[in-house]
Amino acid sequence: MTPVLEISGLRKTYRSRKGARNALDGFDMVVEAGQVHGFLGPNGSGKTTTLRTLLGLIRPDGGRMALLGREVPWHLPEVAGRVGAIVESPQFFGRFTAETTLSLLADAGGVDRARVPAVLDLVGLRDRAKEKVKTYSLGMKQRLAVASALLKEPTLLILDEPANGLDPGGIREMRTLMRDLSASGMTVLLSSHILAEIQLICDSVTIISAGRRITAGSVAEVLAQHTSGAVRVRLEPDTDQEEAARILREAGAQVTVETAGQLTVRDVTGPAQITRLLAQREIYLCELTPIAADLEDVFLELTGTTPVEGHHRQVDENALAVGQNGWGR
Ligand SMILES: Nc1ncnc2c1ncn2[C@@H]1O[C@H](COP(=O)(O)OP(=O)(O)OP(=O)(O)O)[C@@H](O)[C@H]1O
Repeated sequence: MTPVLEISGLRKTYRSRKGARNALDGFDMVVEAGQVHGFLGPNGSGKTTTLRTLLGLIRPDGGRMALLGREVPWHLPEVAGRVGAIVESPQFFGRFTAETTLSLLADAGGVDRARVPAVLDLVGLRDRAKEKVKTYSLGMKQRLAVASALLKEPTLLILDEPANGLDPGGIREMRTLMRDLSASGMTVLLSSHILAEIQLICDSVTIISAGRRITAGSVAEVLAQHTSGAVRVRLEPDTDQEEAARILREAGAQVTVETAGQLTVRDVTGPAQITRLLAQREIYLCELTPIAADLEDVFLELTGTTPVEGHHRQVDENALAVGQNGWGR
C-alpha cells in the first residue's frame, strides 16, 4: 500500500542577514496508512519546519515529499481536501460559539454545515457547542481546533503538539480522541515532546535530531533496539542489601537501593558480572531482570537532550490530499 506520507532527503536552510541556519539536512520520513505516527525531536530539531514544508507553507531547498501518493508541493491542490492539519496557534473569536465557529469555517471551506454536529460529537464538544469559545478551557479549545481540521473528513490528520499545555485530564481526552480517529480509519501524524503519551498513543515513530532522521519504526521495534542498560536485582530474603550494593559499587556499578531486597544496577558489563561479584561474597540472587527502555530513554540516548516543554504552537490550518501511487504524479 502506498504510504500516506513520504519524505526523502528534505533540506531547508533559513537565510537571513545574520547568516544561514540549516533546519533540515536530508530528512526522511514514511507514515503508513492507518497508523498513529509520533514525530519526536528536541526543540529546534526541525519538526515544525517539516510540517510547514509539507503543507506548502515553506519552500524547501531540496528533497521530495508526497502526501497520499501525490508529490507535493506541485500536487498540493489535488490533495488539499483530504489532509487536515493544525500547525499554528488557534485564533478563534471568543464571542462566537463552537457551533458558529465551525459553521463559518465549513462555509469558508466549501463543506456542508450538516457536518458540524458530527465533528462536535467526534471531539466531545456537542454539549458545549452553544457556549462562547471564550468560556472554554484550553483543552476544549484544542478539541475545537481538531474539530475544525476534521470538517472536511480528512484521510490524514497532522497535529503539531496537540497536548501542549493540557493538564493530565486534557491529555487523556486528547489521547482518546486520537485513538477514536485512528479507529475510524484516519491516519494521524502527531508531533509531541510528551514521550510517555507518544508511547501510549502511537503505533510508530520517527525521531529527528538536527534536521535528520535518527531512528524510525514501530514503537515496539524502536524500543527493542534499545535497552535501558539497567537491571533489577532481587536478593534472597535476609540478605544485607547495603553490603550487596557496596560490592557492586566497588566494581564500578551505579546502584540504587529500592524496596526491601531489591536493587537497580547500571553500568555493569552484564548480568553475569553481578551474579559473579555477589556469589563470590556468598550473596545470592533470586531474580535478575533487565529493565526495558521506554521512549524517553531512547530519545535521550539518541538525541542527547531532555525534551523541554515546548512552545505552545497549535491549531488551525488546513489541508491537502489525494492521489495514487508514488512520486511525481
Ligand atoms: N523562520 C525562521 N527563520 C530562521 N530560523 C528558523 C525559522 N524557523 C525555524 N528556524 C530554525 O530552524 C531550526 C528548526 O526549527 P523548528 O521550529 O522546525 O524546530 P522544532 O523541532 O519544531 O522545534 P520546537 O520543538 O522547539 O518547536 C531551529 O534552529 C530554528 O531556530
